[in-house]
Amino acid sequence: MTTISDLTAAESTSDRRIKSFRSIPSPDTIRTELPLTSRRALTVQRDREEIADILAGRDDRLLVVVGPCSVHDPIAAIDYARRLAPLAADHADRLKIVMRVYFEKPRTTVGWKGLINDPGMDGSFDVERGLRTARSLLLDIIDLGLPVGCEFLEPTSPQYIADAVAWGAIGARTTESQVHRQLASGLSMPIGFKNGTDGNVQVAIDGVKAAAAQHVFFGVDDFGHGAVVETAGNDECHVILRGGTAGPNHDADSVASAVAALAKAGLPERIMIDCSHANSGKDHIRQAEVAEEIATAIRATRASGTPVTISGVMLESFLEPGAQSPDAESLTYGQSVTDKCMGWEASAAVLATLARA
Ligand SMILES: O=C[C@H](O)[C@H](O)COP(=O)(O)O
Ligand SMILES: C=C(OP(=O)(O)O)C(=O)O
Repeated sequence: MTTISDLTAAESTSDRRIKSFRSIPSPDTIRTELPLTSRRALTVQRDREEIADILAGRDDRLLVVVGPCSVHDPIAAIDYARRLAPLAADHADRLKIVMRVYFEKPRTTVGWKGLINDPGMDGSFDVERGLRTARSLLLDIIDLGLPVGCEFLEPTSPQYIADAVAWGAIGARTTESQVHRQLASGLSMPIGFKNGTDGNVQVAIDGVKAAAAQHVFFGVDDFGHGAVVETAGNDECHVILRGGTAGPNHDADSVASAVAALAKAGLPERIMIDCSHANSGKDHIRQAEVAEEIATAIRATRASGTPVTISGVMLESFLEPGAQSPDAESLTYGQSVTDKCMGWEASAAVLATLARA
């Protein structure tokens, strides 16, 4: 048993399990170094408004969030964006295409936590480099004419990048977290809440309701100082069906029951469907089939004259199909290091199918 004399004054009872603190530049410093500029800000704001219009039913295009499960190589991400941008322009009258640019990965237990946390993928955890790389990649992608979508995981990281983001997600593992709901209540863009990993959709609906309210919580200001944050509430949030441990939830019955639960909660009766994760059994080939099934469902709903409740689709897609281990000795260019993704050709075909729907 520890006695008082075992504790030195410096150790005391605090930080017994903290190995170090490393300072990083404030959000204001990084944003000043890599400015959004008013031209890009106008583009981001216009994209956010278009996305909010789709989610509210004021614009009948389909929102498509498509891109790699995670970004580990900014060169491959820009290569992907260069291919996606002309397709986004071609389909712009039917689809609003947003590139998935995910820098923060929530893990079931442990694993690589994304480019911001460990940009070298070698355990050096150079977060400062990660933040700069992430921000500069977002600016480059915006310059190609593509809106970007990110998952927000760390409660203070959005201050470094969120001004460049047109759509955001709260993931299945954090949808029930008060911290993430508070965060969403202060974010400036529409936010999708995933259903829980067990398939529970109500927690996502609760997330949407909680995020619409005003909150007061602990945070950090733009200069990196501890602060009490007061938010206005975000009424542009929605639910994302991603399946769960019991199986997929993109079928007509699951969609109808989610929409009924939204109506009961007094929320807009519109959802996004994630074709990946538990809706595809994490199988990238199945993902394309799920997208095809959704396209068929949308076509049938339109033909019947009833309102379309599927407003958005999410696809995990990269240059090469499948996935590889982040620990591989030599990494295959353009292939995911997290979940399996559809390759480029399959992705382009799925976008064409969705546009036809
Ligand atoms: O989308 C990515 C993964 O599904 C998520 O980060 C969980 O990954 P893991 O179960 O491999 O940790
Ligand atoms: C982690 C993700 O999904 P989910 O939260 O649904 O597991 C993701 O979309 O990258």
